[in-house]
Amino acid sequence: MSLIVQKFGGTSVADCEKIVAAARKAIRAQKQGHQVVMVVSAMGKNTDVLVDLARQINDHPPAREMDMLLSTGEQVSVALMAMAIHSLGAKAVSLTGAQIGIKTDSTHTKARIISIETERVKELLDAGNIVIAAGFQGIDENLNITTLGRGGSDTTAVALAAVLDADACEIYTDVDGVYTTDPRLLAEARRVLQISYDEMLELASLGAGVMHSRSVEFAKKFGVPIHVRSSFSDITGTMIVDQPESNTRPVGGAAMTKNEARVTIEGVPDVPGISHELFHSIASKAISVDMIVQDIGADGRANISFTVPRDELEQTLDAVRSASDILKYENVRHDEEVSKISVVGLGMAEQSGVADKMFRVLADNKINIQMITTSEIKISVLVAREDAQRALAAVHSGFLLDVTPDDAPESVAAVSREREHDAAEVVSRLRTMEDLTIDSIVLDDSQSVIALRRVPDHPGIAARVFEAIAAEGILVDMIVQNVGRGDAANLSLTVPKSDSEQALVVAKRIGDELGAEEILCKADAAKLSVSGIGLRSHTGVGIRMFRALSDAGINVELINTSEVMVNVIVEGKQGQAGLDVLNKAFADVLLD
Ligand SMILES: Nc1ncnc2c1ncn2[C@@H]1O[C@H](COP(=O)(O)OP(=O)(O)O)[C@@H](O)[C@H]1O
Ligand SMILES: N[C@@H](CC(=O)OP(=O)(O)O)C(=O)O
Repeated sequence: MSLIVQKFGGTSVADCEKIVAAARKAIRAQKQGHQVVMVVSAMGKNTDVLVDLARQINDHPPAREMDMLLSTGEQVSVALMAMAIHSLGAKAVSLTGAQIGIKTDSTHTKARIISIETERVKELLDAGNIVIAAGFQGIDENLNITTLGRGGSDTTAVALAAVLDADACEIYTDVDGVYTTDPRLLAEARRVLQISYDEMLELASLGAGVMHSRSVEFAKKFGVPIHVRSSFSDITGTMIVDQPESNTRPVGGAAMTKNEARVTIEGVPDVPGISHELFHSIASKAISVDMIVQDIGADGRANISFTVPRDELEQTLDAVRSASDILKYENVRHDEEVSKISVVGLGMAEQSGVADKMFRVLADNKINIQMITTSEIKISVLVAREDAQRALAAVHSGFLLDVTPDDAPESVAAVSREREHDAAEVVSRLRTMEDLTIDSIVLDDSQSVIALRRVPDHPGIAARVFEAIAAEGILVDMIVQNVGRGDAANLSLTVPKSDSEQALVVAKRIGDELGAEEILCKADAAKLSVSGIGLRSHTGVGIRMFRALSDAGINVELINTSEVMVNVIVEGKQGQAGLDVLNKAFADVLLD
């Protein structure tokens, strides 16, 4: 008999009527011959209400007690859902995370799943029950209740689908699928019928609240197709699978992360170990750093910029200041009125011209770019918050996201999961389910770095530089823009070595026109990339990487990060040594 996991988010169980509607969906699926596991979130905004209650009592509530409190939201919903199903004449049993046996580590409020028992759920299903699981919670080895981080019910659902070897995992929500950007932010957003795990992972981490990013990591790792669909209608929604919507379009989605803060550390000694010290001191406060940019240094000093959630700025600045003896920086600046705009697309990896298109669109709309980071499948820019909405609209239409691609699927494909036939194998893999997995560590020594230093900062700089370089037919790989001293911009890019002389000529010409103070070429550069699943939720990856390189006396000259990859540029002659130390540093988590 086939098994379906159906997850209903807070908006889908916000009141009694909605609970009954969700109950009907589950009963219908059961009548169609499926075994049904429901995963349910707290009603409406109940979790926010609980967070607020805690803050009224204590400014810094102990994390353990916070979990004790927050888990009650889901407990209310599962009980009401079971009652609703009973009242409709079917059989149901509600279970908390602990009752199911969802074991987690003890990182309260952000716990990771270690293992899940399946016996009790299977027995209840076999006895004809709909099993209703409380989302977002588990239990640690000392029987403390834990929660998985905000939005974590999606992760419960996908993890249950993986361990129960479910045929489908349906995420019911208040939108009828995944859109090219948050439809609440942009009316032109278009629903897609299919999106790839990698794109969804980037979008979810960029704040596309429709999916919890950790749940997408799980789904990718275990090959669980996810169907995102509406609680309030019966139409099919969006499948999250391996393949993107279109193989011809470079960009599949856009996102805005509104409340960011930028920190720029000016004049840190350009020597090995500094990035490690910096991010180590921030990570020790459990702050998640997002865009990280370090550009080519001058006079033995470099500038490092990064973004953090706006409400974690103060703590971040404390961490940076407390490490001032080690970091020996000249100055720290910050700006808390910034937002990040990103475009994401699997097709970007194969097509050139995507970055300069984005910069051109922003320049035409007179939007100044403060920072740029790129990855294989994402370009992010930091802009003033007052420009963010316009910037999102501009890139959305600039990349034709409102228009259905010609090669898009015409209907939602029924994707079946690659079945695990060996139950013991699934269970054994569970033990390492949330572990970091590194797919590859790669050395690319075919690139040179071109840097334009201290370009007077105004809209259109990046567009001018990239258009000029693209016009020569030169492919740009990594792009990094950092905030220089006195608000000048520092722009670095990597190009194939064979094109570096030509790129330098172009950069000099444009640099002169733009008033850049200096134009440099580091002809012999090496790019080291670590890629895998779970990089963002494992903040230690960057730190492990920076530490390994610094221990080997290798200086990091450029940094660029994304959800699935961390890239650094080091001196060409140190590339092989860098690769060797990274292979050693990640040996325990590197896939064969
Ligand atoms: N790209 C996107 N596609 C669809 N919805 C999105 C996207 N980005 C953000 N969202 C938002 O996510 C919301 C659904 O997430 P959420 O409110 O957490 O639902 P639930 O309570 O069901 O978990 C939608 O209402 C929508 O505004
Ligand atoms: N109730 C939790 C967990 C969750 O996933 O909720 P939702 O499915 O409504 O995003 C939260 O608000 O974070």
